[in-house]
Amino acid sequence: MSNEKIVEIRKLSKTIGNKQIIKNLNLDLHKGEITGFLGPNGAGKTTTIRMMVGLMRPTEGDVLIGGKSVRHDFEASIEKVGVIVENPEMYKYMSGYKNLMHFARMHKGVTKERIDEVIEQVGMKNRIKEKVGSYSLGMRQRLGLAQALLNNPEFLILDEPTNGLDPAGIREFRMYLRKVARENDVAIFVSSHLLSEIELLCDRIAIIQNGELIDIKNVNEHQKSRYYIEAKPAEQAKQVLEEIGFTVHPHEHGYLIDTEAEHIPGAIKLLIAAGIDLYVIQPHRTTLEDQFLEMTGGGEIAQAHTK
Ligand SMILES: Nc1ncnc2c1ncn2[C@@H]1O[C@H](COP(=O)(O)OP(=O)(O)OP(=O)(O)O)[C@@H](O)[C@H]1O
Repeated sequence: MSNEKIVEIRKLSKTIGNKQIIKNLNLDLHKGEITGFLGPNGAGKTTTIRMMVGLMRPTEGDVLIGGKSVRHDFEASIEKVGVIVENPEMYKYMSGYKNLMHFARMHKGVTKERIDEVIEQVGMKNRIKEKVGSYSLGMRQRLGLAQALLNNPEFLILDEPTNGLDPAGIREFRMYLRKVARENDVAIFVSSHLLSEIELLCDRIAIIQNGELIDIKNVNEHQKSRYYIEAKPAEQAKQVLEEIGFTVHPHEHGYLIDTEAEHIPGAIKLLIAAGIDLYVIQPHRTTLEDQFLEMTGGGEIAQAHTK
């Protein structure tokens, strides 16, 4: 994995009528890395992706792919991009192989060897001669992936790729995506409104809300150390904890603090010295979901979860 920067989204904005749909979006994508683009319905994911592939003109800003501007040098910028839309269009009455042959004709220089290579890569060798109509949704998604890989892209975009897949299907798809990111050294950008899904698929997550990028985080970063404390009088406990530099978040009947285990004994001593009664102090596992709810204020992603 080279980690080379392949996509640069720079100050991207879109206004339609008097509504600013995308607000000054900045984001880099690197080869070999899967970045999730997470946000509730209507947050602006599709609009951003449409601008990234030249289907919509930005009001301001630009996207550079391999250093080439989508606005000013479209043909060159799009050359190394593979796109998979929600439900890839396939000819159901033709075999998977014939479908790939058909799509291969749309690109310059895709050889028969390349077709065999992508079939191998997405694990479709045994079923590729069968009609697409007989494939499961998961297999169709993998065929879509194979199709997007035909022209050796350096950057792959997937818009809500796992819509309709069951958890096992999502897991399987993730395995192939990771393999592709690693083996082909491509940057992959996956949009979704489902946190649980994005968390399973991606190395990094960019979170969009109301057209604004509100956070970018590495997926394993969320396992930071947190403690839950219940003490009385609560307000006074909070003061003591803040005085020694902790950031204190109200939670259930007490507070959460972000800290490492080694700082806990010191905090307990200070609380007790201040005459505070300590009822509970315990490690608190934060999930990415907790953090997301904290950041977005809750409602919208919970709604997305039940969709
Ligand atoms: N052509 C348009 N005219 C006016 N408003 C639009 C247009 N296209 C999109 N919007 C608005 O822009 C916002 C972002 O839409 P977008 O489709 O990009 O969101 P999304 O994050 O992809 O959501 P979803 O997952 O529902 O597709 C929405 O409020 C939508 O109503």
